[in-house]
Amino acid sequence: MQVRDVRKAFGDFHVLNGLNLEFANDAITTVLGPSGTGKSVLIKHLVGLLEPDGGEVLIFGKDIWRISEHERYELRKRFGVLFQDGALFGSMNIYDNVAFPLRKHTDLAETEIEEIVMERLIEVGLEAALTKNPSEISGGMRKRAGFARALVMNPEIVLFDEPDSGLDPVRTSLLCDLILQMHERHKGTYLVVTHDIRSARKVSDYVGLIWKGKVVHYGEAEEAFASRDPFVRQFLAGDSAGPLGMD
Ligand SMILES: Nc1ncnc2c1ncn2[C@@H]1O[C@H](COP(=O)(O)OP(=O)(O)OP(=O)(O)O)[C@@H](O)[C@H]1O
Repeated sequence: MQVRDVRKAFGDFHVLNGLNLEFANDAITTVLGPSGTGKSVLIKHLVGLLEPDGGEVLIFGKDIWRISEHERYELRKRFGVLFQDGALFGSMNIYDNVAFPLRKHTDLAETEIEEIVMERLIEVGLEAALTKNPSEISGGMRKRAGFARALVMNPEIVLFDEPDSGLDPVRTSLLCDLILQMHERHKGTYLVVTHDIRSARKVSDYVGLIWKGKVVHYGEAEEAFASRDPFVRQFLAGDSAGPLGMD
């Protein structure tokens, strides 16, 4: 998975300004960046929800805007995405939410679907909540349900849009543990977009820093967290003093 010189503007407002990033296969990459810097816009490009004004989005080596809509649709099935609030269907219980992609995209029998769904729900610790509706469970549980649903098709790529938003530090830490466990068990290329430096420290193999629509640093997490570069240091230490300002 790679973005090459991707540019995107909304009207006169340039959000991505030649963004380059090649994600390491079978590793967890965290993308950090200030608010409004284009992290969610990047995710939307990777899943093919937004078309870049320039540059290429390569998934499994293919530019997703040089293939047919049908091929793009097929490609999306190999992605799992965990949106901020879990993006569950409010009218379906947790079991049906997790079963949804299998019912929609496969010909599996209900007994086979049940086996997979229950395995995923047990993995995320929600087997006791399967008959509940999303509104009846906590935000952390909704994220775990979203995670179970994101993994139900055995995706090769999993994208997390601020998985820690709205969670307290303990639940954030537990969710990070879960991300690590699931990655260990199922492998795959994971991208985690977050503001939370502690989460990044915990889960990342690689770290990318985005500022003003460009990648200003990319490398192994250990090296990034030990970096002497003033920008990287300010960013990863969350300091107010340094080259990064409010503008
Ligand atoms: N569809 C759109 N139309 C117009 N502007 C948009 C659209 N999508 C995003 N933007 C703008 O692009 C900028 C980047 O948005 P994005 O949501 O990617 O930021 P972010 O880095 O994810 O921020 P945060 O960390 O606060 O979620 C924002 O200023 C946003 O208002």
